[in-house]
Amino acid sequence: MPTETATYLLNAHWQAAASYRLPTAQSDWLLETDSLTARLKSRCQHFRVQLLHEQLYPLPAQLHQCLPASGPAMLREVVLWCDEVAVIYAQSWLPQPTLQTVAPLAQLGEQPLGEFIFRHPALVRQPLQLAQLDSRQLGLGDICPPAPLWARRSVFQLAEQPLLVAEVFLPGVYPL
Ligand SMILES: C=C(O[C@@H]1C=C(C(=O)O)C=C[C@H]1O)C(=O)O
Repeated sequence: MPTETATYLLNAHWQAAASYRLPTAQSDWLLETDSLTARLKSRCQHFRVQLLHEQLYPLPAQLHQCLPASGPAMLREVVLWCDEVAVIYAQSWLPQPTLQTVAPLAQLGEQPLGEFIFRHPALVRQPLQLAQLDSRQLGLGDICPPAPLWARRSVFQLAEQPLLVAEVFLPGVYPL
């Protein structure tokens, strides 16, 4: 069973980014199409990835439409920190065929996923979806004060192998 945080994101009301009219402060970050890792690194002195969880699960039914893969998938959950401020909670789902075809994805550890995938020559990103979340249901109380949060997700394809990346933008990211 995926973590409480993962389940909450899976069940969020995801909608195409175009259906939202966002304040500039949020849209400037949520609609960033280049690597978030690269952008964060350019905005702080010390960037790090905290690996929370990496485990194989049966692909959740909520993802069968956006990840046309059957069988197990690796759930990867991380927090991205800038100068010791938690700025992003990210949750990625990597189907087993993707891990087998793009082997480095299975050994990332605390290396940023974005540093690898944005270097891949055959990277395709599908359109962004957004969702509004309640931080009290996210289960990250120790790093995120009670606040309404925005999240985004998109499917990447590396050499036609899909993976889903979801990112929750914590309050600490917007001043960067
Ligand atoms: C997709 C990217 O990778 C970032 C790093 C992640 C990780 O290490 O698991 C997950 C999502 C992103 O916030 C990116 O940099 O845009």
